[in-house]
Amino acid sequence: MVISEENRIRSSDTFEQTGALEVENLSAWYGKTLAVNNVNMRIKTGAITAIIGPSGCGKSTLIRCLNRMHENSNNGRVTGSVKLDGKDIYDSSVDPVAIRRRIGMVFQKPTPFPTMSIFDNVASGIRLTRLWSRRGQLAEVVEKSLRHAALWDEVKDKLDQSGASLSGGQQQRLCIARALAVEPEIILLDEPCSALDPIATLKIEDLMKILAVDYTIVIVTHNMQQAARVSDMAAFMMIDDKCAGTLVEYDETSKIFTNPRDKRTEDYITGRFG
Ligand SMILES: Nc1ncnc2c1ncn2[C@@H]1O[C@H](COP(=O)(O)OP(=O)(O)OP(=O)(O)O)[C@@H](O)[C@H]1O
Repeated sequence: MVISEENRIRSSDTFEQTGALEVENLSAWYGKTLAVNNVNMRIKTGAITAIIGPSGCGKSTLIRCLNRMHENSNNGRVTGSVKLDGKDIYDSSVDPVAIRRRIGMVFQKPTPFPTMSIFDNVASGIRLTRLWSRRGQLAEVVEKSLRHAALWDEVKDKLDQSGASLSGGQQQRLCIARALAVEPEIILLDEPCSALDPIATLKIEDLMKILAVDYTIVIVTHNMQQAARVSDMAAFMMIDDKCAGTLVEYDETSKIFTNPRDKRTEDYITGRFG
């Protein structure tokens, strides 16, 4: 683990810590547009779960519902529940900021804070919590997070340089280090490799497998080979006649790719549509 249990940053809620997510009857809208339609799935602790499907089928919206990011979208609305270790993250007593600390997110385009140094990019989330005051302790967490994101060796001699000075792949690993620094239990990755070249992509995929030892990971990807290479579980979504956001099939990745139950999954996997 990156940080010792004593230093673990906790919300005021008394969640058990296992990192399983139970998605029940989840629907999400942008104004009147239904983007996720009554999804039910159980995201397993310690697994890498891939969400796949054609463009516009609701993958990003679904993943953004898993840590209450969707409600920040323009006219974003959610019904149903997402239970983290048995407690609904949409319960009115739950602080969304605390949830986003426990369920971190990395976006499609690397988003380092451009005016901040590499060090400060990683330290930013920890500073916000105000739980870290001693610089030595902070430096230790920054180093551990960068090591865990497989970036330390490449940046250890230039921690005071801007995060924007790094390559795209390094910036994405910096964003992963920033997410890890506040010690989440679950990491959501929304097409983290779509802006990266194949070598940087493979590095992120290797990193995901390492991180899966300690974290539950959910990844949205357009790349079927990537889903097949990295994930344990796969969820196939599509747009049906009425609306986007239908979860067609959710199963072990090997099953989805070799013996899907639903003809629509098979058609998509074999490239017959989408
Ligand atoms: N900010 C928004 N305002 C209104 N509608 C939106 C917004 N973002 C997405 N949508 C709509 O919601 C639906 C689902 O979009 P979403 O981005 O979740 O799909 P996706 O599967 O992630 O697509 P892609 O693979 O192209 O990124 C689409 O119909 C899309 O047009």
